[in-house]
Order: sequence, then structure tokens, then C-alpha cells
Amino acid sequence: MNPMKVLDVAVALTSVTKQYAHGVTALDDVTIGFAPGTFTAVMGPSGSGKSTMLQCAAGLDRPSAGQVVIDGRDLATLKDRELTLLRRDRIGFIFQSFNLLPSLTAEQNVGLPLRLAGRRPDRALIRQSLAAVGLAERGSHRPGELSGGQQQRVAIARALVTRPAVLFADEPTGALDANTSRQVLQLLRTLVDKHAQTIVMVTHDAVAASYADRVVFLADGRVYGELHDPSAELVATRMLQLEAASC
Ligand SMILES: Nc1ncnc2c1ncn2[C@@H]1O[C@H](COP(=O)(O)OP(=O)(O)OP(=O)(O)O)[C@@H](O)[C@H]1O
Repeated sequence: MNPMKVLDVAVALTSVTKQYAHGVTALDDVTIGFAPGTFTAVMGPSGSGKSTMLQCAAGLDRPSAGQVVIDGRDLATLKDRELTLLRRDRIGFIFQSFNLLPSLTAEQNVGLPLRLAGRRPDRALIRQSLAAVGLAERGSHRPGELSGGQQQRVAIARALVTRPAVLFADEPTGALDANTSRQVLQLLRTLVDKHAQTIVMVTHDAVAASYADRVVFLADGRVYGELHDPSAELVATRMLQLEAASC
């Protein structure tokens, strides 16, 4: 990828390889970019490198070789402190298990990234973030008093409160039923369409992937093609082909 192209994307991976101990190559020469204001789903058989790619793209893990550029900054050139700040201020992350602090209210959970940044939690901003995910009335509720879908929406509000360049999502609907999943996916779609949020989501679910603009397929640590605006059926067919090929 040339330098101009790198500037055009929110996140760019160029020839990224990640090797673990015991000779495991989790990512093998992966080059891929995620354009601002787009929603990308990453799919592939179990062990194909999806989570590893997300971790490297989010600056949570360092590649063995290759370059990762987030928001125009080459991660390899950053000192540990600078990388921590970039992750804190420019990256949002949501997980299958929500990862909310059970003793804090929804408002306090959403305000956490601001506190960690040493900023005074701005209540108007926090309330605005909760309203954006449809939970304006639930600010004083603790996670145990909220449904799974509501907890994931609090986690999304928390991830977005710093206005990150990219929101990474690792199986965000994995713990939710079909109906609640649809609501969360529709919310992610709206964040892209209305607020030009960049989202990169790992999923095993073809229906979830069909909410994205683009689906990237991984197998054995390599990119094996992509689909644009695909139907769930087309994604499922492609996954079956990949799984059959990697057996
Ligand atoms: N910390 C680690 N140490 C050694 N090997 C690892 C480590 N993390 C992942 N791997 C290996 O790297 C490969 C890719 O793993 P990764 O978790 O990225 O795959 P995945 O596509 O997300 O899988 P799944 O869909 O099952 O979650 C696998 O072979 C895995 O066993």
C-alpha cells in the first residue's frame, strides 16, 4: 500500500505477520485498509486469525513484521506511552461479554474512559452518549439491572464517548439472542450512516456480517477475498466454502 493510500484510511495494515511461540503463524502477510465511515465485518473459520488481526489493528498487540497505521500514525514509531494514549483516545473496543463494571451505574461506566484520561466526566456528554444508544432513561441503572442488549449498548456508548477514529468489535452479538442482536447491529449501522463512525467487527454470524458494507474473509492467517453489500445467504455460502477448504 502506498503512503497516500495509508492516509486515506482510518486503519491500514501493510504486510502484517504475527507469529506466536511454537511456530504458529496467526497472520501471514496481511495487507488491508479500513476506510473512514465504513462498516467492515471480518469472518473466517475458527483459528483463521480474526481476533489476532483485530488486536494488531487496534494496537493491543504488536505484529512480528509489517506496519499498522491508525489515524495516520505508524504504531511502530510510537513510544509505549504514546501508544497507550492513542489507544485510549482514538480506539473504541467492544466485546462479546460487554466488560462493564458491575458496581458502577450506566453513566459511571460510560464516563470511565474520561476519568482514565484524567478529564472531569462531562455529564452532558455522557447523557448524550447514552441517548445516542437509546438509553437516556437508564443512566442510574447498574449492569445487573439491564438486559444483555442494553448492557452492550452501554458498552457501545462507553467505547464512543472519546469519539474514537475506529470502533473495533469482537463478536459483539455473540452473547445475545436474535432479536437483541438485530437491535445492536442496527445501532452499529446507524452509527456508520449518521455519524460516519468507522467500525471493524469480527463475527461468526452471516446475518450480523450482512449489516456491514464489506465482509473480509480470512483463512489460515491470510485474506481470502471480500464481498461488498452482501446478503446473509451469500456470506454463509462463502463461509461454507472456506470451512470446507480448510478442513
Ligand atoms: N497467545 C497465543 N499464543 C499462541 N498461539 C496463539 C495465541 N493467540 C492465538 N494463537 C493462535 O493463532 C491462531 C489464530 O488465532 P485467533 O484467535 O486470531 O483466531 P480466530 O480466527 O479469532 O479464532 P476463533 O474464531 O476460534 O476465535 C490460532 O492457531 C491460535 O491457536
